[in-house]
Amino acid sequence: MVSGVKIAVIGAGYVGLTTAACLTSLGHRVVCADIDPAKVRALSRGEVTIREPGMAELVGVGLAEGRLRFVVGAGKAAPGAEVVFLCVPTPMGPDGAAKLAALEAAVAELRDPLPPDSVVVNKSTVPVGTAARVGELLGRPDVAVASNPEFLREGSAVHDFLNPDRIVIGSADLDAAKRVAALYEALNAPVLLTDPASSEMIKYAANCYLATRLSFVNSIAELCERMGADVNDVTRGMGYDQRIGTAFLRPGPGWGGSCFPKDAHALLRSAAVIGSDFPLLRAAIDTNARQQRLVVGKIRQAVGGRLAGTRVGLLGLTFKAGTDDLRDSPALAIAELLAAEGAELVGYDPSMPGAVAGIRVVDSAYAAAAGASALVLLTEWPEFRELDWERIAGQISGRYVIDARNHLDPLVVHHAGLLHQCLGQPAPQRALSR
Ligand SMILES: NC(=O)C1=CN([C@@H]2O[C@H](COP(=O)(O)OP(=O)(O)OC[C@H]3O[C@@H](n4cnc5c(N)ncnc54)[C@H](O)[C@@H]3O)[C@@H](O)[C@H]2O)C=CC1
Ligand SMILES: O=C(O)[C@H]1O[C@H](OP(=O)(O)OP(=O)(O)OC[C@H]2O[C@@H](n3ccc(=O)[nH]c3=O)[C@H](O)[C@@H]2O)[C@H](O)[C@@H](O)[C@@H]1O
Repeated sequence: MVSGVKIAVIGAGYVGLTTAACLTSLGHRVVCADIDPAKVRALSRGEVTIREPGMAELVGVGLAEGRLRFVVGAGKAAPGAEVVFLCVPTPMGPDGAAKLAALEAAVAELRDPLPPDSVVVNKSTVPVGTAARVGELLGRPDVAVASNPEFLREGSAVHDFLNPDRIVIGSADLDAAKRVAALYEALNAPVLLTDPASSEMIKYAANCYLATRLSFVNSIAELCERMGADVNDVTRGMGYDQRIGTAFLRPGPGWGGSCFPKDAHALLRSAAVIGSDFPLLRAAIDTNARQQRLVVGKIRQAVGGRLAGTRVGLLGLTFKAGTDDLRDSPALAIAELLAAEGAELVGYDPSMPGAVAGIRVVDSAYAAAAGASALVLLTEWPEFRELDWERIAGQISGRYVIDARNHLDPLVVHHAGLLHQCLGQPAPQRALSR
């Protein structure tokens, strides 16, 4: 294993901090830079700023061993670096395209202090052609550029980084690509060496395929519901087919998070820029918005047709369970639609977010249920399955529990005298008694 390579990581968010901490654990020496001085101060004290299992331990060990340091500004991390990973945000711009301002700012800072023969690696998700653009912006023929997209999921970032399904590296400079591949030598994963454009496209293709698959499943769920089929059995039956597989077949309130929506829009925009189109992807995006409206429709129906002045309890606010990330959360999009119709929103999330606009955030599921005309489960936190539904039945003012993740045991909810309405199943029978 190559040990002790000097690495700079630019950006200390989900991807940057994970990259820095995990590469340190693989024996490399990492300087991680961020523009946010408060974040750098906290991380330097070992205070991890995101909720990721295993992260605090890795950062603690890295700091203690002197293998991991945090600095303010990309320029401070560059001196001495053999490989530099760019892990800065590439958010969605007004036209849907990925905004590259942070990437360009980081590259400008790196241009002068980068040592000769170093490699700059794009780990951020960036449109096809960005590696070439980074090369131009750097204007350093002695520095190679590579693309090495990241496939980790939030909530299991450390595990995913250290146990990847594959490692993709694209570079016009094969030697540079091999140097990047060597950093991961200790990991047991197939390595795909390719050109930069293919590497960049692999990332978008993977995320957009998964998003499209979810829109497909959500549409199947809607048909199941209207045709008297049960989507849980239908997806199970699909999943046994090894060509389909079981993962990513759970219907839900629409896909969200900091990446699927922005990446889907960015690929669509990239297609438009070259005068092409991607109608399937466009339909996946539209289906996702429609899914959120469908969930709102169920809630409206559950409270008798009128949301104005009605209290709705929300269970789960993050874009999925196991993360504290609220970015592009379907739960918040649904909350916004409910608020637009005048509903009063009371929400609880186990990650205990601070204030969330338009929602009175409370500190327990029971407090969210108290006095609510309907209770809506929007994020599949395991603890929601353990709730005392008899207690909720005693506090809620309506009778409906809308389970937008098919997460709860319907029998337990029905047994408490409540009506469990999930996705892709016929409407619930009225419970006999409370
Ligand atoms: N969050 C995720 O699960 C995944 C994200 N990605 C991609 O990775 C990239 C980064 O995403 P996240 O880590 O989620 O973002 P993030 O927002 O969590 O972190 C980005 C960090 O970069 C810092 N930053 C911004 N401009 C900077 C600059 N010029 N110099 C130094 N630091 C700077 C910010 O202060 C922030 O701490 C994006 O392109 C995203 O699409 C890829 C795979 C997974
Ligand atoms: O590029 C990225 O940022 C990352 O995006 C996703 O990871 P993440 O955003 O952490 O979340 P996922 O676990 O993929 O879930 C995305 C959305 O799909 C939803 N989902 C997922 C699976 C499922 O069966 N049903 C479903 O509705 C989730 O609730 C969530 O809203 C990808 O899974 C990662 O491989 C990728 O690296």
